[in-house]
Amino acid sequence: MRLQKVHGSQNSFFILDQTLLKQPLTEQELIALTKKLTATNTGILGGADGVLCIEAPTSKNALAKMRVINTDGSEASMCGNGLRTVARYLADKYQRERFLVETLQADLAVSKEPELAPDVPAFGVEISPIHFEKHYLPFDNLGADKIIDRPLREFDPSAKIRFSILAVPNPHLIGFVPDIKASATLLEQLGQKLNRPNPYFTDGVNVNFAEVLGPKKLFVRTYERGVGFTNACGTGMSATSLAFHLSFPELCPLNEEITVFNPGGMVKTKVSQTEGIYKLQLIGNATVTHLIDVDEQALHQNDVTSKNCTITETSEQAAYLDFIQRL
Ligand SMILES: N[C@H](CCC[C@H](N)C(=O)O)C(=O)O
Repeated sequence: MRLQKVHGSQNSFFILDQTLLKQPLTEQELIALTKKLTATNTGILGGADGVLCIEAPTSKNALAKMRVINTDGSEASMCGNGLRTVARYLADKYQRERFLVETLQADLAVSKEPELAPDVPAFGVEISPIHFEKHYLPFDNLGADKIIDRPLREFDPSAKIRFSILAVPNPHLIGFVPDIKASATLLEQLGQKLNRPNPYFTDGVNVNFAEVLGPKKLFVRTYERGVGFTNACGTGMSATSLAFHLSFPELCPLNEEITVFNPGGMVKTKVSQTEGIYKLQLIGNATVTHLIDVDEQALHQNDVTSKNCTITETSEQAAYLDFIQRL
C-alpha cells in the first residue's frame, strides 16, 4: 500500500486511497490514524495538517470522492489546497486532465494547469457552493443574518477591521487588516476563542486576516479550525478573494486573476458571477514530496512508523522552494 505526502502552498497532507485497501479503514481507525500520523511528535515526516481520504464516489458524475480529516479528527467539508493534490493524484491514476471530484457538499470541477515552474505541477479547482446566511455557517449573536464588509466590535473593539463571513462551504471569518504582521496576536487570539465553545460560532470557524498589497494582490494568513496556524488555506484564500471583491470592488474586479500570497507560497484565484451566483476558482501547486510504502496491516493497527515503512523523497520540494524564493 502506498501513501503520498503532498502539499498545496505547504498546507501538507497524507493522501490515503481507501480504494486500494483489501479492507477499508473503519471510521474509528481512520480518525485514530489521522490523529497519530499528522501529529508533529508521533507522525512520520513531521506530521501534516490532515489526511485526504479517497473513496469510491457515490455520485455517478465524479471520478472519486475526497474526504478531509483534520489533525484533531474532525472532518472538514472542503479543502482547496488538498483538493488540488487529490486532483493530481487522480489525474495520474486515471490519466485524465479534467473531471469532477465528489466532496461532502458538492461535485467540484478540477483541471490540470500549466506548471508554475519546472517540476512544480499545478491544478485548478472549483470552490463552491458559497453561502453568506448565518444558518449555513453557522454563526449567531452578531446582530445580523449576513456579515459583509463591516466592523465587529465583538472581535475587534477598535472597530478598525472590516469583517465578512462566508461558507465555501466550510466556514470562514475574514478580516482586512492594515498590517498582517502587526495583527498576528489578534488573529491567534480570535482563532483560539472562536474554536472553543463560544456564543458566535458553535461549530468553530477558520479565521483569515488579509492585507491588501495592491490591485488584484493580497496576503492572507489563516488560523484553521481543527488545526491552528497553517502555512496556507485554499478555501480561506478563495473566500478572502470574494470578500476582497465585495469590500474593494475597484481593486478586485470580477473575472480577473488575483494573486494571493501566503506564508507557504502563492496561489491564483478568480471571482466570477453567473446569474447572481458567485463562483470561485483556485489555481496553485500540487506537490508530491514523499511516497510512503507501508503494509495495510500497519494502517489498521495505527502503527505507521519510520521503521515499518519505506519512504522515498521526490525532487519536487526542492523545485517548489526554488519557485517561491523567486516570487
Ligand atoms: N486547509 C484547507 C481547509 C481546511 C478547513 C478545515 N480546517 C475546516 O474547515 O475545518 C484548505 O486548504 O482549504
